[in-house]
Amino acid sequence: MIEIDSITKVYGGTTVVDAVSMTIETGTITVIVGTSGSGKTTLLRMINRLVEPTSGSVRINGEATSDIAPHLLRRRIGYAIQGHGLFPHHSVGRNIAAVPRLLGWPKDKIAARVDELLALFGMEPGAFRDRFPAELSGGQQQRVGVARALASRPDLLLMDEPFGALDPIIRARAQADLREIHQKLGSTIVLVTHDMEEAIRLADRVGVMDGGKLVQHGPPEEIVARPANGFVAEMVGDAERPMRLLSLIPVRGLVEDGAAPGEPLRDDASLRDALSECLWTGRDAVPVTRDGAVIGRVTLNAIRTRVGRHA
Ligand SMILES: Nc1ncnc2c1ncn2[C@@H]1O[C@H](COP(=O)(O)OP(=O)(O)OP(=O)(O)O)[C@@H](O)[C@H]1O
Repeated sequence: MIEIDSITKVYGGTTVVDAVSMTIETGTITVIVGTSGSGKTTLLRMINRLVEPTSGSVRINGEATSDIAPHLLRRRIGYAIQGHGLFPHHSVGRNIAAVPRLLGWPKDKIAARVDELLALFGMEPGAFRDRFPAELSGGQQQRVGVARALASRPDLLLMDEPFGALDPIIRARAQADLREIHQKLGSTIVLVTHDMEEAIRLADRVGVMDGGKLVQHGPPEEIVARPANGFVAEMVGDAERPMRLLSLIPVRGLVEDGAAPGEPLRDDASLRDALSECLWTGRDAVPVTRDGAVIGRVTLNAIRTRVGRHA
């Protein structure tokens, strides 16, 4: 668990992070979202002491970061940034191995870890480990950047706009990969972005920053359904709210008894999928399956009522 307690950063009389407190549960993805200059990067960098807080504290599993030497702290915390920050003259393998080497891991353990991570990120180790960053696509460089940040199995991974340089299609893939890898590894991730869509898609908890303050912190559904103020509502995009909400709610919560015609949906599909299916095929209900067996249906009416509760 990470406990951020009233952390503040003042630069030359200007408070850029203003008494932010939040608790981050182990194994979750927290996304800090806000406009440019709202203090997101500064907040993130105070967690690994790349920036020293003016006041306030951070505890990781009960241990105050101020009690750990910054260089040791940064070996324990993975850090991935936009543009990947790969060493251009080092091979992919050597880039990924950077922190394990610093930690003095034995060579065979490092080699095994490099290959394991490449495979995890869908990059054939034999084909990629000896290449140089310039010989990779943008998406592959981004994956190597994240693999490097994960190499020493850090308890915590900090990511600053890791997908900022990717085009929208690769970006969606990269986000899906991150969620999958997170599920496999179970690491705690804090990610900074200015893109609310990305925040909603990735986060277990979203923290919204405005003018150095944390103005709302909660699950994506809560941010979308009950924005704390006009700024959050604007970031979420008022017009998009019903659809965003639907994309966050699985069909399984609205399944009712009864039959419906046509192709079924799995119970982990979203209500947005169910709505598209209804509108696209002109049906007013869709059958729902779990483990291959039909368990009921979800109706257009039920979806409408569910959205109406938040309208
Ligand atoms: N080293 C520094 N010295 C003085 N001011 C700084 C320093 N670093 C950041 N700032 C200021 O602090 C404010 C917050 O910066 P920060 O980088 O944390 O914002 P951000 O929300 O991450 O923005 P962006 O999305 O543009 O990266 C900005 O006004 C910035 O100019």
